[in-house]
Amino acid sequence: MTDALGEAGAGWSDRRSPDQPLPNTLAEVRQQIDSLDSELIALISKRARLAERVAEIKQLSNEPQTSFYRPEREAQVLSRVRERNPGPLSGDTMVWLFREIMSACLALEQPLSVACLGPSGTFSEQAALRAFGHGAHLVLEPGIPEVFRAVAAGSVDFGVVPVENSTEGSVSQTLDALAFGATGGALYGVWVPGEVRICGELSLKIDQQLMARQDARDVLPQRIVSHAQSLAQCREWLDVHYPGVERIAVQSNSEAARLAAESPSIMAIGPTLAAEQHGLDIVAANIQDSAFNTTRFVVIGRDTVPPSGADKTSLVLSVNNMPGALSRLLAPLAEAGIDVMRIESRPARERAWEYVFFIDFEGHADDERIRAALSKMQPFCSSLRVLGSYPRAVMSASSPNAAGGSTSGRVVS
Ligand SMILES: O=C(O)C(=O)C[C@]1(C(=O)O)C=C[C@@H](O)C=C1
Repeated sequence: MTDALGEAGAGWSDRRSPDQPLPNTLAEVRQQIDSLDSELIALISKRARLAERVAEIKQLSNEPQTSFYRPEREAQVLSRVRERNPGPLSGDTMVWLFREIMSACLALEQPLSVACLGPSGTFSEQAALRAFGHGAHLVLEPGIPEVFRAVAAGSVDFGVVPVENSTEGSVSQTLDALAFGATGGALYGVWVPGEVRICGELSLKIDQQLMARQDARDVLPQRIVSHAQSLAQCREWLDVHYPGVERIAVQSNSEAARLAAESPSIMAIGPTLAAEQHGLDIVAANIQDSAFNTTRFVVIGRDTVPPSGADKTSLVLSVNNMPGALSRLLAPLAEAGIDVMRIESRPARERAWEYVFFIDFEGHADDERIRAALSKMQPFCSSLRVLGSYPRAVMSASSPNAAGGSTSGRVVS
């Protein structure tokens, strides 16, 4: 044990050089796997003890530290894992394994609670598990405004909300919550008490499955139910394969699966996980109109995140009502060579035909060149708020799924 703790890693290349012949018999291979597993167990335990030590040091430190979760450090660890991965496992798989190891280590330091759109079986739940791993405790909320409320009120540590989809565009409830709800106020009938910040992002490849009860095969479908976004992402496919069948938008994909489980005349659209959870068959797999259908989620919290070295900053602003204001506003970013990744507008709500703009660009708000650009932008804005600076996504959209595989459901046709 002491040997493995002290030496594993150090003597690795001597003991198992790539030239060393691989064992020939199954028994020999399994013996080597057993011995490696013992080393891995010892190493992971050693890492977990170090994470416990990190917690002790953080507790003793005088720095204001409200959370043990450090997104900037996690991004650095995961980027390094991807860079150093020699194969044959893919970079995505290796990153996912380390995501879970870090999640378990963090749970030893401080178990996190994370809110997302429920009930269980939504893409948001998958995104939350991918962002935080299975060490986090998920709190499943009935809607996006409720996720913001839970974070702002401090009843959970973080939230994960969808912000845009590659087929259907922005998720307006999230943008409105970031722009208006975050400063305190009523949002879609839900009181959001204070400010939240963006502290992370991730993308999830969205594969939509058409699902129904096993006995639905002999029944003519009367309704297809799903979340409005999912119905929209499958619009063309449904027009071709189920023209004339009524489509009904419901609160979530898991609610849709629950309804389909109640009646053979109802089909639902949603993730494989929802089919598995409700005992439904997958009637047609991956029916989304775009093969690249991807949703970007943001992690919301209450604290700012220090620079990780590969960051992104999100702003929300309204432009002074003067000719050419928007292009003059963007000029300081272009002049400083700052890559603008996204500009999105939403109606300002207070007055007709006035807008707020969401701007994402590379870099951290603590960087000197970003500070300088922001102060040059300020005079063209009637309001400007940094929603957050946070590490750019390390995991790719189609990396292994944290909650259920995308193809593990029972496909019947
Ligand atoms: O480095 C830290 O601050 C840690 O708490 C350790 C660790 C890790 O397991 O690597 C765990 C949780 C944090 O979110 C980041 C990293």
